[in-house]
Amino acid sequence: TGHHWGYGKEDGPSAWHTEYPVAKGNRQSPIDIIPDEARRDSSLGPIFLKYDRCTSLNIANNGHSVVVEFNDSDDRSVIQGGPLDNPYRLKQFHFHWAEKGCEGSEHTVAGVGYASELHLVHWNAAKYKTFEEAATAPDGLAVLGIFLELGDDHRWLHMITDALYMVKFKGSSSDFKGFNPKCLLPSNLHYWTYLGSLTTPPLHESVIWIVLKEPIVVSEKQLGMFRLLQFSGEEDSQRMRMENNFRPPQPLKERLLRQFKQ
Ligand SMILES: NS(=O)(=O)c1ccc(C(=O)N2CCN(Cc3ccccc3)C2)cc1
Ligand SMILES: [Zn+2]
Repeated sequence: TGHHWGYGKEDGPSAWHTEYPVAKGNRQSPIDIIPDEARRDSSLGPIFLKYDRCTSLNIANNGHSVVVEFNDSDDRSVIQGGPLDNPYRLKQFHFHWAEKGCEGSEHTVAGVGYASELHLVHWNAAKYKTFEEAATAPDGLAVLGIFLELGDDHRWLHMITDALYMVKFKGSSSDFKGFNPKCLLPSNLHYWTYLGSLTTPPLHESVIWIVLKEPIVVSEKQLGMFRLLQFSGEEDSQRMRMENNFRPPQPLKERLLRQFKQ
């Protein structure tokens, strides 16, 4: 029942346009970021992440990624500044990754991918009544993208990887209170920004993308834990390891890529 898109040969990114024609639209994401082509813009200031009073609720496997959801009933945790006209509320964060030894980020930088990419999804509650409504509006969402590169263990990522066993199968979820994603931010918030879309169906062209230049460092062991997850449900006959859940870069078309700080 419902739409059955995925990341496989038959139902993957190259097939999404049949059910979601906007896949061939003019502001699709991700893109290949070419730093030399990113324009500085004096009207672009720093971004501010006000996550101190954030309330994480649960961690879940939605069959496409692992998602941590937040209480978004008020402006307790928001992103503001930068290209945004008002605060956007934190709704959830999730990751994209590949199979061992491959690049699993969605955005690439001068043609080079990172091991993984973290997306912190925020919505424009000042203008729209619900996340679903905002997700279909051109200025409805703001997604903060953070690259993950391989190196030493990340000192706080274990709080997430230790919980993955509870959400191994599609449709599973578990309480996940007291997690503040501030611990997943790099030391500086210099960024690229452009107008784009959701990188998964329904691919709505509703996202103001803010991609941080500085990656965070995680270990191969930690990233490998994500591959214990399954795309498939507990009852499904064939096991499908959750990996390669990334969309490749899409045409920039007539868009302007801007940056804050060299
Ligand atoms: N990879 S990404 O950061 O671009 C991203 C992907 C998915 C989502 C997300 O939460 N949803 C996409 C829309 N869907 C719900 C929905 C809303 C309106 C209409 C139909 C369905 C949930 C957010 C960000
Ligand atoms: Zn994403």
